[in-house]
Parts: sequence; structure tokens; C-alpha cells
Amino acid sequence: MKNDLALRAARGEKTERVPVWVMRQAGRYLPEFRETRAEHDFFTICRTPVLACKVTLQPIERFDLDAAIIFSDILVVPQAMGMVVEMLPGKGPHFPEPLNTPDDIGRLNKPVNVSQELGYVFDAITLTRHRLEGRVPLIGFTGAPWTLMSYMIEGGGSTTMSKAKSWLYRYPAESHKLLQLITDVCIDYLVGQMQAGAQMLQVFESHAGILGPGLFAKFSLPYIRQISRGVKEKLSSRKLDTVPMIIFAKDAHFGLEDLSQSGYEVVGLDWTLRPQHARARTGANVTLQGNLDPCALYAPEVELVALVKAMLEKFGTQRYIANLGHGIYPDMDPERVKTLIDAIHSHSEYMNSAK
Ligand SMILES: O=C(O)CCc1c2[nH]c(c1CC(=O)O)Cc1[nH]c(c(CC(=O)O)c1CCC(=O)O)Cc1[nH]c(c(CC(=O)O)c1CCC(=O)O)Cc1[nH]c(c(CCC(=O)O)c1CC(=O)O)C2
Repeated sequence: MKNDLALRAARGEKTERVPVWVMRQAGRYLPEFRETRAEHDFFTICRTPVLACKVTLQPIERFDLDAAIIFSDILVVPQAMGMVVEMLPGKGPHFPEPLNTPDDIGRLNKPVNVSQELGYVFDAITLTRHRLEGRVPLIGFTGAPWTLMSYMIEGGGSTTMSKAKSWLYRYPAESHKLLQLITDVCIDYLVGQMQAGAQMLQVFESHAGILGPGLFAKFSLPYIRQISRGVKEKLSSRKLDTVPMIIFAKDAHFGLEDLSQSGYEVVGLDWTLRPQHARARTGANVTLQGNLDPCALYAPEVELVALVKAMLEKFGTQRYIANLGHGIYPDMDPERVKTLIDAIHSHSEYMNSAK
């Protein structure tokens, strides 16, 4: 491994500079991705290991990033469970037949043969590990159960998630049943990704905030915990070393203490949290990841550098992986991403040398 900074930061080991990667670092803001995307539809890229590998490596070739993340999407899990998901240009994900009532749970594949349904992701990971040749670690990922359940019921994006949330109030037992089915798939999926070569795993609970503290405690956190425990148990029963895991529960400021004790080495933060408060609330035994407002990439270059320095001063240089507080947007300038990465590296080296 030529650059294991991100893994060392995740494990709480000393780092001479702060590692950085960017959520959605492979994607539409890069002209080379748009070229590939003009020739192939989104899920074809995900399902074709040479294409997924190619776009995963695009940002690594362009920037001095400290990790790669396999090109895929959280919605491949509902597909594996038997649901049809389309990616509509300009509109995003669309499920032509969402789950309308708990009876529809019967339509889902049970049990899911994860290596058969998602083997293409494992193949893409193995190929990408080879092509990376140890330059940087490769991150695998999954959506968390509540976020996936909300897409399966809403059938696409939603600002209120009122259909999915109505299940939690009207059909709590059936909601737990669905969340458990998704959790079982997520565990096998993450174990498979790790066996295929993923060196770190991120769980995206992107729709945590809309739940509020009460529903989060009942319908999100228990499954997030089950996933970290389940993955680690399966790996140790197969005599495999575990890899660091990252939990990113967006807008779940109310759950920060619980998340820091949920069995993940790293807690990802969105930009609405103050770094010093997050440190104080999570303690010394977890690594924090984040949390620059993605829209800071629209700022003039000098302003962006100032924001990066302020962020580093607040997080400190240890037990820290720099990232945006959510994914990069398609209209952002790749040059600003270079500025971001270089500023993180140079300012954190300066901070370490000044000690
Ligand atoms: O609009 C949204 O962000 C949510 C809907 C959406 C999803 N996939 C999608 C779209 C349409 C779109 O991006 O336009 C569809 C999607 N997924 C992705 C892309 C590529 C890109 O952003 O240009 C795209 C655009 C598809 C296209 O080319 O038309 C790839 C993707 N999804 C994801 C990731 C993992 C990551 O963020 O790093 C990654 C990138 C991996 C990499 O860099 O190699 C994960 C993902 N997908 C998704 C979500 C839920 C987000 C939410 O609901 O808040 C999440 C998790 C999250 O970002 O919090 C769902």
C-alpha cells in the first residue's frame, strides 16, 4: 500500500497529513465521466466491471486523493431485492412499482442471493483493486436500511418522505420486518465487498434527519448497529480481518453520541455540525469525517482555502478524514476540487510541522 493515510486515520493511528476523499468523487462534474456516460446508461456502467472500474479511477488519475470509492449506487440493493429502478435523466431515481402497502413486501426476493444479484459489484471491486496497484485504499458502500426503505416506498426522491414515514406510524411491525430484510442484505453485501477487496466500508443513512430523534432511535439506529456487528461477526467467523467502517447519517445531529458508539470506527458529519462540538460529543475513540459545505466549492479560490484552513484548525489533524459534508454537485468545477485537496494536504502538513 503506497498511501494508507485514510486507513491509518480510521484506525486512530498517527497521520503526517490529513487524508481526503470526496463523496461522489467519480461522477457528472468530471468531463471524462460525462464522456463515458454519453455512451452508456447509468446502471450499465454500474453493472459492467470494466466501466465501473474506469470511472472509479478517473478522479484518482486527476487528483491527489487519498481513497477511491467504487462507482455504484445505493439503489442497487432494492434492485437485488427484486425492485425495478430506473435513472431518469434530470429527475433521478424512479421506481415504477414502489411498495404501496405492507402486502407488497411479499413481492420482494427472499432470501436474496447476494453474490448472484450483486456479484457485478464484487467483480468491479476486485478489478479496481488490481488496477489501483496499492496507490490508495478502495472504499465500498451501501445505503442504510431506513434510507433504502424510504426510496422503496416513495418510489423516488421526496422532500417530506411522508409516504415512507406513514408506514413507521401506521405499520410499525411491518416496517421492522422490511428493515430487517434490507439489513440482512446489507450485511451480506458489505461482507462480499470486503472479500472482493474493499478496504473500508461506508454506510449511507442519507435520510436520517427527517426522522427526528424518536423515529431515528426506533427505526434507524438499531439497524445501523446490527450492520456493524453483523459484518464484524461474519468476518471473524470466516477468520478474516475486519476493515474500518464509516457511518454517515445525514442531518442526524440528535444522534451523534449514539452513532459514535454504534460500532463504527469513523463517523461522517454533514456541514450543519460544528467540528469542535462534534469532537466533544463523540470522544477520543472515533475518527471524524467531513464536513465542508459542498457549496463552498462555488466560492472564489482564496475563500475556499480559508474555509479549508478554518475546518482543519477546528478538527485538528489526527483522527480525521477530510471530506465534504455531502456529495459534490454536477455543476461544480473540477479545478476547485484540486484546490480543496491541495489545501487540505498543505495546511495539515504545516499544522503538524508547527507542533
Ligand atoms: O439527487 C440525489 O443526490 C439523490 C438521488 C440519487 C441517488 N442516486 C442517483 C441519484 C440522482 C442524482 O444524483 O442526480 C444517481 C447517481 N448515483 C451516482 C451518480 C454519479 C454522479 O453523482 O454523477 C448518479 C447520477 C446518475 C447519472 O449519471 O445520471 C453515483 C453514486 N451514488 C452514491 C455514491 C456514493 C458517494 O456518495 O460517494 C456514488 C458515487 C460513487 C463514486 O464516486 O464512485 C450514493 C447515493 N446514491 C443516492 C444516495 C441518496 C441521496 C439522497 O437521497 O439524499 C446516495 C447516498 C448519498 O449521496 O447520501 C441516490
